[in-house]
Amino acid sequence: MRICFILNPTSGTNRTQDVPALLTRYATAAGADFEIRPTQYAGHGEELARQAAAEGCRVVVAVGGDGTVNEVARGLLRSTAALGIVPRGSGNGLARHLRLPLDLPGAVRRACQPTFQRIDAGRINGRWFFCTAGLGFDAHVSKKFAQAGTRGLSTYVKVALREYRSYRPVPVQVELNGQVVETSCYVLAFANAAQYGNNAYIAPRANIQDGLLDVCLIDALPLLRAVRVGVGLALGTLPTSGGAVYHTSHHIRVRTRHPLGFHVDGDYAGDATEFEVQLTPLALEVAV
Ligand SMILES: Nc1ncnc2c1ncn2[C@@H]1O[C@H](COP(=O)(O)OP(=O)(O)OP(=O)(O)O)[C@@H](O)[C@H]1O
Repeated sequence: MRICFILNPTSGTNRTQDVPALLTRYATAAGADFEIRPTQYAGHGEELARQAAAEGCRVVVAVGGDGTVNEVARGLLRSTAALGIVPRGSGNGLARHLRLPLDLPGAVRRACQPTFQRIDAGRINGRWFFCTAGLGFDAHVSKKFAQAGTRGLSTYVKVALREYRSYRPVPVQVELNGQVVETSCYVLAFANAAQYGNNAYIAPRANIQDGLLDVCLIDALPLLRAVRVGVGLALGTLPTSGGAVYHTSHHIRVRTRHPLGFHVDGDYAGDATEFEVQLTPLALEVAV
């Protein structure tokens, strides 16, 4: 079984680690037949993953954060290779959802001696996501975070608190399961996995193999409710907190009058006034 590690050298906060040397050490100890291919630019992971799968690698491992996982996973759709993850981001939502080891030696060992299962994959306006996508405040924060210059959880929290003061919900029309709902959107999240990352559980009941997205709507976020939502995210109790409303569906359309930002697995993906969100059941094989 050949394994290819696709390493994003820019991910992670610990830049002093010699990651290729460590990958080599742990993969050799696990008796793996492997290679390491570093990405050279954003988007390169998808190309490298597609190539590795075409060359017969059985497991293609994303070594990075959720952005790298998204790229590599996209390259593996409709292939015979499974996605492995050696998490090195700040959130690591998919790795956490799949209960993969978060430490480098443990994650490499697991990628080299995996079991296999399939998971669902979502698309928003044609962009694939595997963990979560969404509109509103979380997308707005991803945009500002990308412009912040530094990364990591503390920058994310600082940006979120700063933006909270000025962000206002927008009217949206949401169509799902044959119903049309006119509402406000502070956050509208489409969850394939249960969490955003960092154990922030936006949809704790989400099942990644059930052919459905958990749709979480927060229509407004005044201060007291923000506290309830924050506690609910951390404890996995958001559905019973009174701060959010949930639906499940495999096809959702959203319309707004004014352009609204959206994110794909935590990365800001642009603004739009119409959104089509779809789920493809069991589209991706994962090594867990
Ligand atoms: N060689 C590269 N040079 C510049 N950017 C890259 C390179 N390889 C990948 N990228 C981009 O870097 C972005 C961020 O990577 P990733 O999410 O893996 O790490 P992170 O930002 O440290 O993690 P997190 O998002 O969890 O904080 C990805 O969206 C990816 O497109």
